[in-house]
Amino acid sequence: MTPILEVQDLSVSLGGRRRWLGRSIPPVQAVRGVSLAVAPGEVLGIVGESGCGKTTLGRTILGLQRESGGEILLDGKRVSGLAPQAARRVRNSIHYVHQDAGAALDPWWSIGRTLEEALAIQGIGDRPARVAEVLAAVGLDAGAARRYPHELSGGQLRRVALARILALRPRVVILDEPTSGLDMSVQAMVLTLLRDLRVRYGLTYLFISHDLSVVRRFCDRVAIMYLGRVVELAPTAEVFAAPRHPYTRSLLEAAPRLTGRRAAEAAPLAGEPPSAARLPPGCAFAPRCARSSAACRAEDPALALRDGAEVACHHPLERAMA
Ligand SMILES: Nc1ncnc2c1ncn2[C@@H]1O[C@H](COP(=O)(O)OP(=O)(O)OP(=O)(O)O)[C@@H](O)[C@H]1O
Repeated sequence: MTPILEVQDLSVSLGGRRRWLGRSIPPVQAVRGVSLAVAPGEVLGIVGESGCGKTTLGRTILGLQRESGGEILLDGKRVSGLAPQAARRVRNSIHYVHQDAGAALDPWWSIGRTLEEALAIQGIGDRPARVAEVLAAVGLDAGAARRYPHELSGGQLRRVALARILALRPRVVILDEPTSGLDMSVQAMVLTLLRDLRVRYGLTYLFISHDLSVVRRFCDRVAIMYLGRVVELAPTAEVFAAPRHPYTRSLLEAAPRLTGRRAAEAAPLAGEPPSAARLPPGCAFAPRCARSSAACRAEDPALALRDGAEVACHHPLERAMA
């Protein structure tokens, strides 16, 4: 089956401008040679510590950030390198839900006006009917159209953000930390809603999160990122039952609830990640990795399929050891 979304060897450099004192700042390699393929209807989780490049990857897929190398394909067609208008047409089927749903809404506009404006920008007609349909789809009553963002709760704002995207008839939705800052019950409600919408509208999700317990419940597959690279990519159950990359295992060990251990047994990740602007040679995880060898410090391993999981490691954990 042709993937709905494919990223091939994608790289993104950020910054690197001259400072006012004349000293140049090296660019940050925010995304380094990432390859992924997402099947229609799939939920692919993108997981990793803060600063590993999750948001930059999402923004680049959306066309908000220019790639420095590689390709992005939608339905098997290249979108990188297209003229802006043509790229926008192709990319109209991908939309992004920001983690701070409230901040993305104009405080002076009613919810109805916000939704109608989103449709007007895309030249979509029959706006009142579409607004009513999407408000109902996200579980808000029609009266919500007359309300303003400050009158809504965090959970309701997330629903409005989803309604705004749904109105545009997306096929792929990039959800950036969709449950962050919500308490457990609202979190569960948002996840249930996302599941329903996925089935009802035939959506495909790219689910960016560093909340492993949410990822475990919600995603079909998971890509683990470390300093701009995907270091492990596998079905969710496989990642949680038998992590192959030492970094994945460290992430899981830092969240003991997931492995059924007691909180006292949590093993926080040792050390800080190196600066993305000054990466060490070889594997960027090697300075923090108990299994690293001279090979790790010399050569950055490529992602390769091993025993049911893709892993970028010279010394991956055996399935039985994990
Ligand atoms: N505009 C920018 N200029 C220079 N560097 C940037 C810029 N935006 C992000 N970065 C750097 O790029 C790297 C990736 O950042 P990104 O925001 O994509 O990570 P993230 O995994 O989404 O983090 P978080 O979970 O905190 O949102 C980080 O090292 C960050 O400091």
